Amino acid sequence: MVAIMESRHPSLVGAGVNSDRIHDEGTEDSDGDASVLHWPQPCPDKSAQNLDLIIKMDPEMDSQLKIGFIGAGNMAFGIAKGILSGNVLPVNVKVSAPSSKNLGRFQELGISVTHSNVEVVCGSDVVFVAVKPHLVPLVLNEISQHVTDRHIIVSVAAGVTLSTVEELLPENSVAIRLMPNLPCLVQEGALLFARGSYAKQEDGALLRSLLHRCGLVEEGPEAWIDIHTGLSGSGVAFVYLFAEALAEGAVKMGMPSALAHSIASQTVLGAGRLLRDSGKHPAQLRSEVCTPGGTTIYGLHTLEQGGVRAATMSAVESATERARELGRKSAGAGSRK
Ligand SMILES: NC(=O)C1=CN([C@@H]2O[C@H](COP(=O)(O)OP(=O)(O)OC[C@H]3O[C@@H](n4cnc5c(N)ncnc54)[C@H](O)[C@@H]3O)[C@@H](O)[C@H]2O)C=CC1
Ligand SMILES: O=C(O)[C@@H]1CCC=N1
Repeated sequence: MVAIMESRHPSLVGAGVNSDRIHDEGTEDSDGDASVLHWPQPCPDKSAQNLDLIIKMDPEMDSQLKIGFIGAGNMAFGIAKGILSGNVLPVNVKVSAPSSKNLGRFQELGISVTHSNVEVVCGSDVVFVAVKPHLVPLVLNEISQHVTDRHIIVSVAAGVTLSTVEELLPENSVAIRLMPNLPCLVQEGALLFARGSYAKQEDGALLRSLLHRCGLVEEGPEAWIDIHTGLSGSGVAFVYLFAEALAEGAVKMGMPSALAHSIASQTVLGAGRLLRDSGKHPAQLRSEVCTPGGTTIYGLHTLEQGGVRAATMSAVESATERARELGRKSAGAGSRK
């Protein structure tokens, strides 16, 4: 992989893509064609980058904002899709990854792509760091000298704390920690962010404005971000497991699989929308489904005997703890003091 990249595009090496970075390709493979990529550009003079305080304070001006993504994985794609359904123009978005495999789908949205993380930073006002948590220190070290007061750096990495991010960026950098989830792809995400020490309220407002088409966007204290990771970042996978099990129950009882899965997904969607739109407590809605002596209470009894409630609570707890553990690991990896 490294050899292919180096021989085809020697200028990428040392300009943002190097052998250290390529060791984790995420969901990408090594066969991508990099010939369509934008080449790394020199970083403009930092003094010339001081132009967008006004933009940061005016959410109506999203269309002028330059947005960058470092990492071209599932989460970056989900956020990018959500952002583009708002006021941001595809020509103002750029994404970087070491190889090309996942970049094609961004290009299909009109987004420009590169192998250079530095190029993304130099051309963006808001930069989403969307690589795996263990790579965040590596990436921040790489881009740090190009981060100016122009930038808002938004990390979406599970567990990685604001103090780790801030420690790896220049003093006074504006950092925000965001935990999104995959349904951003269909503008039904649940996103929680916490502002770093130098991120002002208007920076949060700007992020909110950018992300508002991704779904529900809330701000909270950083201590809630790991919990939100268990509840919602990972929680969507718990719901998928439940949907799968619902369908498999129906298959066991004799329904064709495709129909069972289609009905299971509509059941999850309908239950979710009613829960959200009615504002009712789930226990209230549950009781509205239960006829005394009817089918639902029999099924619920079986679920309770199986410990589904305790297992689900434990799943949120385990995922939260794991996020905290990832945070401790990245703090150790990123420590430069
Ligand atoms: N997938 C999900 O549902 C959610 C993921 N997250 C967080 O989002 C982050 C990304 O996760 P996914 O998108 O699922 O991962 P992914 O594996 O799909 O994508 C990671 C991307 O980073 C790229 N990459 C690897 N090294 C790089 C480097 N040195 N420079 C630039 N790009 C590099 C990979 O090529 C890949 O495109 C993680 O930190 C995760 O904790 C947060 C919430 C939900
Ligand atoms: O599993 C993970 O680590 C990421 C964070 C939340 C969802 N996916």
